[in-house]
Amino acid sequence: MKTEKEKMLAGELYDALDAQLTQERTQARLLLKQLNESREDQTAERTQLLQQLLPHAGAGLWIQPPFYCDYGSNMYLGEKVFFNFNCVVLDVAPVTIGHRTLFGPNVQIYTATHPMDHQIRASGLEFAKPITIGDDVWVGGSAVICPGVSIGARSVIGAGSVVTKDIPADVFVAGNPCKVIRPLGEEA
Ligand SMILES: CC(=O)SCCNC(=O)CCNC(=O)[C@H](O)C(C)(C)COP(=O)(O)OP(=O)(O)OC[C@H]1O[C@@H](n2cnc3c(N)ncnc32)[C@H](O)[C@@H]1OP(=O)(O)O
Repeated sequence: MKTEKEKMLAGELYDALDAQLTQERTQARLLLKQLNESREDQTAERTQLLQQLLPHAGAGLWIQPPFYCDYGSNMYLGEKVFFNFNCVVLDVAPVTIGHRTLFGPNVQIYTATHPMDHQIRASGLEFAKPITIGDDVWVGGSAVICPGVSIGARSVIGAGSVVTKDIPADVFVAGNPCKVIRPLGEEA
């Protein structure tokens, strides 16, 4: 029989109040509290906290606190990823982010979702869909990336966008719901 964590990572309905999952979220929140209360000049402490919180992060990660996530262990980050102030990553399902991808302030990445049927929702069971963001993507401030979305390499997501569907590579997209505005080429 699958554990609740195995069901969660497989995208199946699971119980978020499961003891193991609650313990793992608590551990992440304790690390986040230390990170978010650290001073800008405590670089060694911040590096150590991020290594504990995000064991699958590439070199050169830069997170500007405050930062929030559910588990941290479900985030897979390439090299030189940047999160500006106040980003939220609900990494209930895996969140995979490519090299050199940049996030403006207040970006929110949600893999977590709930059943549309109110009776199933009332049971407390929930589920999640993975999110994948390619290399060299720039996500503007306050964008929301919805569950299950993939964003192709080098694309730019306008500030305040709500990304509800997959975005191809090499496009500028914006709006709510987010739509392709134009392809990106050789421009600066
Ligand atoms: C990593 C960090 O920390 S980043 C720091 C925080 N900074 C940001 O988040 C800035 C994000 N920047 C943006 O969102 C900008 O809109 C950009 C850079 C992506 C695009 O800017 P421009 O190239 O000037 O856009 P452009 O003029 O080509 O816009 C084309 C159309 O898209 C619209 N548009 C541009 N951005 C947006 C947006 N965020 N939401 C909705 N529509 C938009 C424009 O109004 C324009 O519409 P129109 O053709 O009807 O007039």
